[in-house]
Amino acid sequence: MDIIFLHDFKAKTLIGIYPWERIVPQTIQIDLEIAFPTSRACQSDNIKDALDYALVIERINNILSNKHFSLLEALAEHIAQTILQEFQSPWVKVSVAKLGIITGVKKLGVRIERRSDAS
Ligand SMILES: Nc1nc2c(c(=O)[nH]1)N=C([C@H](O)[C@@H](O)CO)CN2
Repeated sequence: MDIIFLHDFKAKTLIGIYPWERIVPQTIQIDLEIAFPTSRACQSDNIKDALDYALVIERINNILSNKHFSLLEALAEHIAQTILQEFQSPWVKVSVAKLGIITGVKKLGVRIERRSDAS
């Protein structure tokens, strides 16, 4: 099993449980590990055989622009399920963090791992 990873992806979105968090976009940091079952791309050198990480980033940006979650947990779950279903990955690890949201804490967040039902 090969892994596509994406670390320290920062983007703005509306997220949070407080009323102000429904109005003011916040920067979140996303880290992903996405399993990819075939290593065909390693031999073929063809993007058609790879999981195109540019498409993953485009899809996540689309989610962040169009959805508003209260909890980091719910955003992480939505990203995980999107990747499992739309990119045919059997396993994904998703971390989502807020930066400097609580005094004295540089970064806090959630990390989840999910498997597809098919795997
Ligand atoms: N487990 C969680 N706890 C909290 C969350 C969250 O998403 N998951 N969110 C908040 C607020 O929105 C926070 O960002 C501001 O203090 C609080 N706790």
